[in-house]
Amino acid sequence: MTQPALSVRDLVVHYGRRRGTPPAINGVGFDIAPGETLGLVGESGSGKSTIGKAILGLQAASSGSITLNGTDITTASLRRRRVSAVHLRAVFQDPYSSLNPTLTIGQTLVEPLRVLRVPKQEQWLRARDALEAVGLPADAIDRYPARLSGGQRQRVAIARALVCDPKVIVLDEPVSALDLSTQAQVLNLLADLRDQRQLALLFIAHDLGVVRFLSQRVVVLYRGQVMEEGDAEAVTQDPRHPYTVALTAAAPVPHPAQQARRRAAREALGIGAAGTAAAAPAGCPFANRCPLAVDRCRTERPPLTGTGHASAACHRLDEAAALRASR
Ligand SMILES: Nc1ncnc2c1ncn2[C@@H]1O[C@H](COP(=O)(O)OP(=O)(O)OP(=O)(O)O)[C@@H](O)[C@H]1O
Repeated sequence: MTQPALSVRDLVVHYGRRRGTPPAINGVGFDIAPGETLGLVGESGSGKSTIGKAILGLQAASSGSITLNGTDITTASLRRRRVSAVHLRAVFQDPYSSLNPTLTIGQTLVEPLRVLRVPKQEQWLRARDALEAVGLPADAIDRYPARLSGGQRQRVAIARALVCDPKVIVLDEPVSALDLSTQAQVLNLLADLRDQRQLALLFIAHDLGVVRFLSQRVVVLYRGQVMEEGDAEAVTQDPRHPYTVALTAAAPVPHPAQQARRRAAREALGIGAAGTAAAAPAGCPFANRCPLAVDRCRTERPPLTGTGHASAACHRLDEAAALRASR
């Protein structure tokens, strides 16, 4: 296998050190190859953004390692972080608050290059190239964000990430604030840019349909732990972990009858309360809500086990498979 563009190993992140507070992230690991999208999925509070922030150096890791193109950036000094900033960029959810309203699009795009001390002439050439790469007209360079739609602003945010010629982009819910047709355009753009530039994308989202569209592989997170991981097709179409089964059953769908069924599935499994639950149990964090849980699930953390296509952290995989087959 080629060297991963990004490797995360045994990542643990604590917010605060109060006794008994469970870590927000508890031993998460994954690799992303050049040209690959890894979808990070889980309900609100499962820890998706915290992983993104730890990778970007916006939140300290308590332990574990983060490696970018073979360079350990977990505890890299500020200077090294600056160098890594060339290769590691981010696009966030809200295109309305992520752009400075007092800067033109051109000024927005050259800003990161100015910080990286790229020669001035080259800054503007690269800004124009990035604008073209995201499908915005050349004259957008002199406009202010207020004159752009949400989709256009998100294209600017993507151009701002691209202008540094990164290897890895962390996309934290980049299309959640957009309407459906704009979502599709932005997702297609991201897929094209990934393929053309061999970008490694970490795609954080709660919507499984969106994740499946862009990702080759998926990691399913629950209360800061990986429940299941593997090929996007395998994880989303044929989930093995009871939590993933519940999550896929609970994915929003337009038809009212299906919505009612899925609402019932969400309620039955307590989906939607990941961040509000009491301290994580010693065993599987999903045990208290899992219909298949036995005593062992509450006391012993299950390791990730599986085939080449997908792995799940569950002591009851055989029973989960039997349950699925009986439905
Ligand atoms: N700044 C903070 N201080 C303390 N706890 C935090 C902080 N940010 C997040 N958390 C907690 O960490 C856990 C993971 O939160 P995080 O925002 O990473 O989840 P998420 O999956 O990205 O959720 P969402 O989809 O709602 O953004 C939650 O329990 C949350 O309450």
